[in-house]
Amino acid sequence: MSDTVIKLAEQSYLLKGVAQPIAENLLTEITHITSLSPFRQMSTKSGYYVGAKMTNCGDLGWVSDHKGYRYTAIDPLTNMPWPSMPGLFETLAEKYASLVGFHHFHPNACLINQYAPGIGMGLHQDKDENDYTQPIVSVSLGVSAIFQFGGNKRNEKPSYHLLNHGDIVIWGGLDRLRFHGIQPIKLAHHNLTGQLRYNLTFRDTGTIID
Ligand SMILES: O=C(O)CCC(=O)C(=O)O
Ligand SMILES: [Fe+2]
Repeated sequence: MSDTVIKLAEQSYLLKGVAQPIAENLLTEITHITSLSPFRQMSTKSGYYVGAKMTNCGDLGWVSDHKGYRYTAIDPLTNMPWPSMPGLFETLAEKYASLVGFHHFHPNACLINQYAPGIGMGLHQDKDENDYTQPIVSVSLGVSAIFQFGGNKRNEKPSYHLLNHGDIVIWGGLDRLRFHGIQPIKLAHHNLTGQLRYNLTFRDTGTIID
């Protein structure tokens, strides 16, 4: 495997810069998706706001509100189905999942996060899915961020990794429920996204009846 792949744990990988060649096309797709299902601030059960602005594409979208976290087939903001997942997104996620050994990954959900300066995401597990046999594929675009990658328990000390434009992190199998987070984004400028960072998180939710 080439030196662009950094192993973070037994079944966790950081692929440096691999999405860079198609990054402009990915950002164009995000613009199209958000023309249909705009970025919005989601609230939590406890009444706080989720820091990153979010939207989704694919058959299911991750949402948070006063009822908690879940996946829905309908965007609660538009009352329409989420925009379909662009072929470019699906191909990218499947290609790199397969490269690191996850050969049967077919994401049905893509959460799109938008981070402004000062916004991060606290340490958490991705566990709102009904199937943990499939990996998480996470693509970074725009302004850089520091990714915290912890263990399967919250109190395990995380390691820290710089995520730049075009980097992809993939974790699954034994590592599927590892805690992870994003430190607040520093004020910086990227020529394609200005002060913003975007992240695409691809998941296979398993069967969810919404
Ligand atoms: O923005 C990132 O790189 C991570 C996002 C994430 O962990 C999530 O949306 O669950
Ligand atoms: Fe996550």
